[in-house]
Formats: sequence, C-alpha cells, structure tokens
Amino acid sequence: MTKLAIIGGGNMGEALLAGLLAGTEPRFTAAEVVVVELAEERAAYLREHYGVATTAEAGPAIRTAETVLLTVKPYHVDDLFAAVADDVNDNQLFVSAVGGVRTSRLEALLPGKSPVVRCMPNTPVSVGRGVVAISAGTYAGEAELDYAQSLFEPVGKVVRVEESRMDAITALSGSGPAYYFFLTEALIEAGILLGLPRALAEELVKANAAGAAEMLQVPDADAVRMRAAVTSPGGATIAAIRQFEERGVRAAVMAAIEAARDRAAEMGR
Ligand SMILES: NC(=O)C1=CN([C@@H]2O[C@H](COP(=O)(O)OP(=O)(O)OC[C@H]3O[C@@H](n4cnc5c(N)ncnc54)[C@H](OP(=O)(O)O)[C@@H]3O)[C@@H](O)[C@H]2O)C=CC1
Ligand SMILES: O=C(O)[C@@H]1CCC=N1
Repeated sequence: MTKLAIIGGGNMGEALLAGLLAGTEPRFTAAEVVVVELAEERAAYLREHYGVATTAEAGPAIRTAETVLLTVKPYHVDDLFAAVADDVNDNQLFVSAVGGVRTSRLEALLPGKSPVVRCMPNTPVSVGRGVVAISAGTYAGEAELDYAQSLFEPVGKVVRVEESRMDAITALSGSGPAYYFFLTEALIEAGILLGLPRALAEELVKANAAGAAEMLQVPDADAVRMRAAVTSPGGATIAAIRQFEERGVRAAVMAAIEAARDRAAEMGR
C-alpha cells in the first residue's frame, strides 16, 4: 500500500515532497510516495529528481493510499472529487493544503466520513524550515491531528489552530515567504541603484536575511528592539525608516495582508 499520495505536483506539492524525502532519516522513502500530476513534463521532472512514482490517474493512487495530501488549486477540487468518489474509503486521512477551502466543503464532496485535516504550509518546508498550521474537520480528532503533526514536524514548525483562523494564516504565513523574497528583490535593486555590482548586492542582501532570521529565533527576540538597536540617533538607518514611514510602507503591509486574507476566503468558495 502506498503510504502517501500527493495530489498535485506543482510548487507546493514539490516543496512538501522535497521536505518529506530529505535528510538521513526521511519521513518517507520515495517508494512509499506517489504523486498525481497531469502534466507529463512536470511528472517526468518529479520522477527524475525525487525517484517517486507518478501517475495522471488520481483514482488508483487514492484507492491504495493511507494518507492523501491535496496540493491542487481550489478550483480543481470539485472535478477531482467527482472523479475519485469510488476510490475513497473512510479509513484514509485527507490532508488538504488547498488555500481557502474549508474542511466542511471537502467533507461534503467526499462520499463517506473520511477524516479531513486542513493545513497551511509554506515553501520553506522544502528545506525543513517551514511552518505548517493544522486544524481538524468534523470527522478528524486528536489522533488525526497527532498524525498530521508527525507528518509535518520533519519539515518545520507545526501549530494547531482553529479553522476560523486559516484564511488569516494563509495570508500571513502561507504567502509569507513571498513577502520576504519581494523585499529581497527590492533591496537588491536598491543596491544596484547605489552603484553596487549585482553579485555583491545579492550576497549582502541574502546574508542580511539569514542573519536577521537567525536573530529572530533567539528566545524572546523582539523585532522592535532589534530594529532600534540598528537605528543610530541622527544616523543612516533612521533616514531610511523615515522614507518607509512617509511612503506608508507599514500601512501598505497591513492592507496587503488584509487583501490576501480576503482573497484566500474568496478562493475557497
Ligand atoms: N505555493 C505555495 O506557496 C502554497 C500553496 N498552497 C496551496 O497549494 C495548492 C497548490 O498551489 P501551487 O502548488 O502553488 O499551485 P501549482 O499550480 O503550482 O500546482 C497545482 C498542481 O496541481 C495539478 N493539478 C490540477 N488538477 C489536478 C488533478 N485533478 N489531479 C492532480 N493534479 C492536478 C496542476 O497540474 P496542471 O499544471 O497540469 O494543471 C499543478 O501541477 C493551492 O491550493 C494553494 O492554495 C498552500 C500553501 C502555500
Ligand atoms: O497564493 C496563494 O493563493 C497560495 C496560498 C498561500 C500561498 N500561495
């Protein structure tokens, strides 16, 4: 029996696959995983890079799997479940990373009472440094949450949350890496504006990101205090911060995350 069927071999499917197969004691071996991916070119890439089996047929993959991990887009869900209704049984656990889609909607699409755990991972799971929020649906309890926690602990931090918080968590955490990459892009461009060679700007900005991230992991790390420690009176940093504040960067961040939360809710309907 296949231990894990990953339905959707796109960005998130691959990030989780990479994390779950990584390390000297991987969570799964490649032989225990099948990825359902419709695009043959993409499937071939996943077979070559990870050594997993792939198929374009979700039904047989789901029928023989203990755990089904959904990493398809929200608008794929209806067609997918319509096609696999005969292949599902109530002993399987469905773990859904599908943005915005509530467990109640998935439960209504499933033919029986399969347990469903909703999760919201982020792409750093690919390097074992992700964060995955989990919440249980109607037919999932502590045992299923414990299992989901054990599934994701090798790829990062796991937090148990109320499902009502999932859209906010999607906006802040699921999408979160994109914001840091966006800021990284902007800082590299700023370095180039100031005349630095691109390679040097990239090296400096990436090393800064790593250093700041490490400092934030220290117990009781306080972003406000650490920012103040860099901001010398009458110095260079405060000149930059003034520009951020004058241009409404803080308010723009809040509005952006609100927009992401609203879009997550909308995608799931
Ligand atoms: N990217 C991220 O950082 C995160 C994404 N998510 C969630 O993960 C899900 C996937 O997102 P992402 O990976 O970015 O999207 P992608 O478009 O990269 O991947 C979706 C994949 O699903 C495949 N697919 C579509 N329909 C089916 C089907 N019926 N059976 C099997 N595979 C199918 C698509 O194939 P094809 O291209 O051929 O259509 C595609 O490869 C979304 O619901 C998103 O909200 C959650 C957290 C973070
Ligand atoms: O952009 C999206 O909709 C998905 C959900 C969180 C990250 N990516």
